[in-house]
Amino acid sequence: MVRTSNLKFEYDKKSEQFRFPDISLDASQNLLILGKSGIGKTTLLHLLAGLLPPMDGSIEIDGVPIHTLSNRQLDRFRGQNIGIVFQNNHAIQSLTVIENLEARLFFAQKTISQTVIKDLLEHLDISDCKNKKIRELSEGQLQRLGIAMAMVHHPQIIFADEPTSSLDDDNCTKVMQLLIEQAEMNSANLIVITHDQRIKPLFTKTLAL
Ligand SMILES: Nc1ncnc2c1ncn2[C@@H]1O[C@H](COP(=O)(O)OP(=O)(O)OP(=O)(O)O)[C@@H](O)[C@H]1O
Repeated sequence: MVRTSNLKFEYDKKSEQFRFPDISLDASQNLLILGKSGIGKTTLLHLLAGLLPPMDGSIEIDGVPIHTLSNRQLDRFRGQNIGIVFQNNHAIQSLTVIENLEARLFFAQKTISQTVIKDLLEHLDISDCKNKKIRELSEGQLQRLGIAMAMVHHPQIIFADEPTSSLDDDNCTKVMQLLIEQAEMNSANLIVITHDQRIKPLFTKTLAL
């Protein structure tokens, strides 16, 4: 469940002030946020994920008003409840795939059984890579690992920042199907920001900035 109200933000006094439309998502609902380059999509995602503090307004995730949390509380909340599929790979290069997932769980202070991790890797078609170092992965495998890292701790809400912009039509469909399926399996909200119009038909709820 995600609710925002009267969200405002500015990077500094000299830069423009962003005012974002209110968002209201019930449990398991997905949202596509569209808008031209520079309009503030990533900024909004960073506010919703608790990576930036709003200047004004409120953000509630599963009943928790995250705009009121201290940095320490926010770190803990984010680690446990939020998953982000980043545009670039955020895995630790010196670790293997499985070690990266275990590190993610350690930071989330969550214990997930080896069987569940195995199922996730199989579902994302990267179980053959589980003992490989990050530099040994192909681009496609890295992308699927990015999805696994965002999902492994069973977050309440999953954000994806331009997950398909550099993909051809086939891979665009595959990646979006994986994201939507995984969000459904976790009963999580999925919020995708993009300027890729190809994925619009996959969402019933959209927000144009
Ligand atoms: N750290 C920052 N400090 C100051 N200004 C910033 C910062 N990050 C982004 N901006 C500015 O805020 C505006 C919105 O940026 P943002 O990245 O949110 O847009 P976007 O819609 O996601 O763009 P794109 O589709 O190109 O990724 C831009 O004008 C950008 O230059």
